[in-house]
Amino acid sequence: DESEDIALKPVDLKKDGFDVTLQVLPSGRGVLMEFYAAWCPACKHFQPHYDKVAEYFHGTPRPKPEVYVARVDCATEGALCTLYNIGHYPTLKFGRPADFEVSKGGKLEDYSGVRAEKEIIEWVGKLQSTAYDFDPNREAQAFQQAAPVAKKEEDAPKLPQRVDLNDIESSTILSFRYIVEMGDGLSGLEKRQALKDWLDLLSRSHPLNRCAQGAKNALDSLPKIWPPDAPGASAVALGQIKICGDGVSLKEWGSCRGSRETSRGYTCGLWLLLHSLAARSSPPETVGAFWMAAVKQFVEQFFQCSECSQHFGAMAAEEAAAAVTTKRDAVLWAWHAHNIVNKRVADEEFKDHSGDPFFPKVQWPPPELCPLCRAPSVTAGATAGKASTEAEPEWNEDEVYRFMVRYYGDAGEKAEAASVAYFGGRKGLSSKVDKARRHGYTIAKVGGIALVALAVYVLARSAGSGRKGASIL
Ligand SMILES: Cc1cc2nc3c(=O)[nH]c(=O)nc-3n(C[C@H](O)[C@H](O)[C@H](O)COP(=O)(O)OP(=O)(O)OC[C@H]3O[C@@H](n4cnc5c(N)ncnc54)[C@H](O)[C@@H]3O)c2cc1C
Repeated sequence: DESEDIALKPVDLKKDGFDVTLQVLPSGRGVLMEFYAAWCPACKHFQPHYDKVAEYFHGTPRPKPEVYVARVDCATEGALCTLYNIGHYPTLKFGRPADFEVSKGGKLEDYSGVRAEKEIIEWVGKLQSTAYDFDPNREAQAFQQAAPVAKKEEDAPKLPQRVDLNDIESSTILSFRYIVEMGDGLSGLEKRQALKDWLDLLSRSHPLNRCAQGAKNALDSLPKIWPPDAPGASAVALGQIKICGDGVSLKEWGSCRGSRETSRGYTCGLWLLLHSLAARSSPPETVGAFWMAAVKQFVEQFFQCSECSQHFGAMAAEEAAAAVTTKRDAVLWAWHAHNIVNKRVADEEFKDHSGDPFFPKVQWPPPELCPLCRAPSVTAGATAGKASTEAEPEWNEDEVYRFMVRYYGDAGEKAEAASVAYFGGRKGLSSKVDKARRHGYTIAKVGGIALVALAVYVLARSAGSGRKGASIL
């Protein structure tokens, strides 16, 4: 029964997050908005029809991401409904995201036809200059045949409240497997250094003890498996290493599970791993440079999506990345870089309809997860020198940092305090890492430069292209 499939339904918007949600949509996307009231009987009658409209545009197997279907409950969101002059319920309005900025002169189209899905879809089609041939029987059949993974209410995506450790483990195992599978490609000093630093980072900051221990074992045996003067690694010996311990195998994806077999998965888990490593690193004053150098090398040398690695490499080569010194720098840099990727991928997915309709790319964290992270009026100091683009909400970075540490850092098994003080007690840092760290120190003395560089970066990199992560597996 499709009506159980809540993920396909209209998106519920509240005042908190309304503007941001529309701002991060691609500017050419059409937005169909229902203003209703939960108590209103006419609205209740209309609801199944409006759900069908949402299914038609959001749903599998033929999602039409050019239209975003949402709604506002005027019973609780009175201010929004006043802003849009809603005189009766349900009211349907349509426009581009910018048209919803009525205070800036935005104008919306009003629907005055029959309250039935076919007519509404045709009306939207006229406004979009697209002939949508809605056939209720065919759509119903298509939904059944497509049998999306998330079908029942209990399977529908929910916003996880903290990072999914199983997904982190699976992506750790996969990332190591992909390294081993490079075979003869696993040669040269740069790759050896990248592998050494990556294992080092995992051993210190991985949220699961068994993966941290597996990485430590691999690191200790590296001189035998890949002596510094040998041209390459012994793939056979590397392949025998169990990075997360014996008997641990890949699990089904949890929070990284897509609505289709081919979407999400590994790249999603890899992001979770990178964020967790940043949020669990120590000591906080200096570890950022190590995280940055190790992650940069890992992505350049071992992340086999060439465009992803290229884009990431370009971001990591910017001044803002060189300024990463502390744990806070690393956590915020990773968060910000990920949001830049989210924006780029959202634009791509909009163009080629390739996204997972259940998981549209958003500027993260959404207000539902962290209401304080988005500041309607941020204090001057918090965003000094930071550019604000249309796609980038105003952030309160202190709150974002707190949230990131809670979401990614506190979920692990190993308490942060127990992790070895990296730069305090141990020698043997790679020259690259050492260099990055020294550089980080230098830059850190010049207060504020990091934020300015970040602003320049945002402006310079607001456009680009890349391959979909989903196709990497
Ligand atoms: C290093 C790297 C670079 C990539 N570069 C590209 C590229 O150039 N082009 C391309 O098409 N694909 C790229 N990808 C893949 C792409 O980013 C997604 O991983 C993929 O599209 C799957 O998306 P998803 O919906 O699972 O969410 P993902 O973007 O993978 O995010 C996974 C989870 O992380 C959380 N999250 C989202 N945003 C943030 C944030 N800002 N900070 C912290 N947590 C967040 C959310 O819980 C989300 O579900 C890259 C992946 C990685 C790991």
